[in-house]
Amino acid sequence: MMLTVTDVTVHYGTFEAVSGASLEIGDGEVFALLGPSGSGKSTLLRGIAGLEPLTGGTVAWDGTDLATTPVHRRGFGLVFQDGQLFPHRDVAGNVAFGPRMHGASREERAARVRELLELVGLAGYERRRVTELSGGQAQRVALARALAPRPRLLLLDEPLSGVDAELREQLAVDLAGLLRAAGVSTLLVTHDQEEAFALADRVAVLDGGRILQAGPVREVWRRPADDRVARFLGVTTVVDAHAADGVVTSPLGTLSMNVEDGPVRLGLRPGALRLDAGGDIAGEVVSLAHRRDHLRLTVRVAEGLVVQAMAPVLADPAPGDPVRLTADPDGVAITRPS
Ligand SMILES: Nc1ncnc2c1ncn2[C@@H]1O[C@H](COP(=O)(O)OP(=O)(O)OP(=O)(O)O)[C@@H](O)[C@H]1O
Repeated sequence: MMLTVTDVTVHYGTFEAVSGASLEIGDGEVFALLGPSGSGKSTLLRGIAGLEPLTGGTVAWDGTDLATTPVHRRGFGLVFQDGQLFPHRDVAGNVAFGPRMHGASREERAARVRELLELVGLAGYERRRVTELSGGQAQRVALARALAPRPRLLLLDEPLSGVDAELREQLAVDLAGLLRAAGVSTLLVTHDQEEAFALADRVAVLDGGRILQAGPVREVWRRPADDRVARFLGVTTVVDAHAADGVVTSPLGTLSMNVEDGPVRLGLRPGALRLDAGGDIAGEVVSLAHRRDHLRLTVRVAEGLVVQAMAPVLADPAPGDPVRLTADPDGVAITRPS
């Protein structure tokens, strides 16, 4: 079972909000659309759902074009930012809504509600009024409600953005487990790279209505297609380097990385370099900034190159101090010079 989106374009009047987007979502796969605000993520999701007319391209399920299939007949489950629960129904009434529309019996509905509330960690909440739920609980109920009619595809538009920052990280982990447990194919829209990488198997990075790169999350994380994608994925410094026989040489010394020979660019994320007395990169502290649980150092290394590095708060180096750094290959992305 597969969703195939081919060359989809969506206009608002004369403005092209999505341009020629193509993607596929396979059975049980979680696919994230990641991009900055206004990049067209929600518009593409709405086009796939049938909520926004396409001005070009096709959305097909198992090879059948859905152009004439209205939203409610596509068999897709939708969850938006604010959950949009029915305020006058209790939790069970909300979750049972889809199965009721599909003609499920009272017993079937009760069993499905119990099963789903268990899945989302809200067993026993059947009779709770939805107005008495926390933001995180309300989102779980919205998810249970969307899953109840057994959708063939789940469409989630920024499902965690209405939730407090402290809760988000935990909810993302819960949601990842829950989507795997439900085994449902999912398209997720988010502007938060960590959320996309925590939840998805594959990701497409959008900007200006276009998909800049799509692929397995680790691949996109390690090998951004260009500097624009790299910067959107948290890269702050780009360093020219050269690869030969699995060793990348740059002003930061040598790193063992599995990459084809030739000129490459190293994209450094804030965690890529850290203070380490035994490290093989020598430099001098330019300035430092205190963060909640670490120090962010600005360090001048070889050939005048200035980089960011992390240090423990207790290290407390001063500007002008000589320091040594170690590079963590996990924090380093590789791109080809364009
Ligand atoms: N109903 C509309 N009428 C006109 N323009 C719209 C409409 N909805 C969105 N747009 C415009 O289309 C572009 C894409 O919007 P969209 O909501 O898809 O972006 P997004 O990536 O989901 O952003 P966000 O993360 O802020 O929701 C934006 O420039 C937006 O201003």
